[in-house]
Amino acid sequence: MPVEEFVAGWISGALGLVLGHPFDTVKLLGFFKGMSFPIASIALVNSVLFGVYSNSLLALTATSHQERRTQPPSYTHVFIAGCTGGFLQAYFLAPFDLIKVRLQNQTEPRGQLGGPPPRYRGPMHCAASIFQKEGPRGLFRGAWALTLRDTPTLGIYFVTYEVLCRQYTPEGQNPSSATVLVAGGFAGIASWVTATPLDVIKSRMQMDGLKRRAYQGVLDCMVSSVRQEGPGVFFRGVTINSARAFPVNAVTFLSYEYLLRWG
Ligand SMILES: C[N+](C)(C)CCCC[C@H](N)C(=O)O
Repeated sequence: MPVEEFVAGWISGALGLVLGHPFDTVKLLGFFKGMSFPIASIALVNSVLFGVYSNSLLALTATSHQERRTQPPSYTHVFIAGCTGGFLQAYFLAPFDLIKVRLQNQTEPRGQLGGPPPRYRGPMHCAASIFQKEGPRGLFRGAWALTLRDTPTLGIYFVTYEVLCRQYTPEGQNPSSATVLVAGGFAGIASWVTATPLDVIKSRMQMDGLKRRAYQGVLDCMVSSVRQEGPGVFFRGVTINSARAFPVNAVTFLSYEYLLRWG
């Protein structure tokens, strides 16, 4: 199995993340809170995404990354491979994403004199205490919503990227850096806009049960969120998600493409 896609995915995901982290945290408080942990985790998750995507395309079309410029795969194949990558990366992402959401939502000032100690002292402590209080399955809270969020939207991600690249690249040539940046940026936006409704639900599922259990499952969470807050709830954060998505994914795709061309 070709492994360079996994390696390129690993590095490019980390680079994209450094750029996106301030956007990711500005929704909440504390700008650079917990930067090292997401870098390590997104590198792993992005490597699974790009590695599985590329190897699925290889299985579907019998072409390697290099051959795909001269024999471009159909968009259906791109979509299926993207969904497969999205589905598998969701399981790697789930515990990391849960810890991120729990830590970012913890806005009490750290270690204030006289104040109550924070529930989680950092990513490791957060993981250990979820494991202790909620069991190993607790680390996968919200994983189902995350899978539903990521499977189709990562199909959309790679299709958008391919459509835009092909639009602006003469046949048989590699896309220019500018094209890769723009196509990657819009792929990120398209994917995040369509993922936002389930992103809202996913985060609620991940925070559920800390005080008391509010939702029975994904559907119940959707229904009661809409009832209480109206359909606008599904677009909460869509602007900040898109603003973050453009630079993160422009850099992710640019570094991915270049690492593979040099490799
Ligand atoms: C599918 N969904 C839109 C949720 C994620 C897209 C992942 C792409 C990139 N790692 C990023 O964080 O933007």
